[in-house]
Amino acid sequence: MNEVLKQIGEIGIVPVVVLNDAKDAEPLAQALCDGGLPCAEVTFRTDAAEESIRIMAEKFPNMLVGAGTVLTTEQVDRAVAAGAKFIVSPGLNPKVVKYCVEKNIPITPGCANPSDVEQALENGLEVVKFFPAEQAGGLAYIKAIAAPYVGMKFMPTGGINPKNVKEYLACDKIHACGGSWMVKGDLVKAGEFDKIRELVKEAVEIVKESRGK
Ligand SMILES: O=C(O)C(=O)C[C@H](O)[C@H](O)COP(=O)(O)O
Repeated sequence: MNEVLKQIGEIGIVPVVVLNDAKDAEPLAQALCDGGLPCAEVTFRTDAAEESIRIMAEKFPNMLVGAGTVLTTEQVDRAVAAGAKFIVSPGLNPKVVKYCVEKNIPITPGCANPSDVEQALENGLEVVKFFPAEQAGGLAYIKAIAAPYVGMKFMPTGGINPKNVKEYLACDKIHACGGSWMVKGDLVKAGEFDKIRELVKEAVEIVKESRGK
């Protein structure tokens, strides 16, 4: 497996970040690293995404900074030029997936049914996002969908929280979980980076408990 994806699996939780102002990128990355999750999926939902990725990648070179909500190959280029080490998308866009595979850029596209998973397999992917996880059927659905695709691992995202994340992480089909609960927009906006760091620490403890470490 690709080294970046391997590291994401070891970290266990990918904070999904929506930043409206790139000035928040540095203190947020600091809080994530200090709390023990040196990783972020910065979503291309806002204009500040590209600059935020650039700042995080420059100031925290050891951090796994990736781009989320990547819907076009042009966004892939912008994200990677800014320093993104991985790409995530809510769905499986064959054009975007092929583009990333050709360029050796780790991509984790969203899959919500067996046909999506088969497209991912055809492109040689070993990890896919499962989105929106809770709303689309949760862990029971992942276990059912994973059964025929023996080597495939899933990164559920959407509706994951400190309560249900344990059960996901304890399942051997789960590579890591994505979630925004520790980096909520209102906390970022209010500059509550200490609170974010504490929520991140709690998340790290949950990963350890779930994996029996
Ligand atoms: O924007 C994207 O590309 C997405 O994939 C959506 C996010 O992953 C989820 O919105 C996070 O879900 P929550 O943890 O429930 O907030």
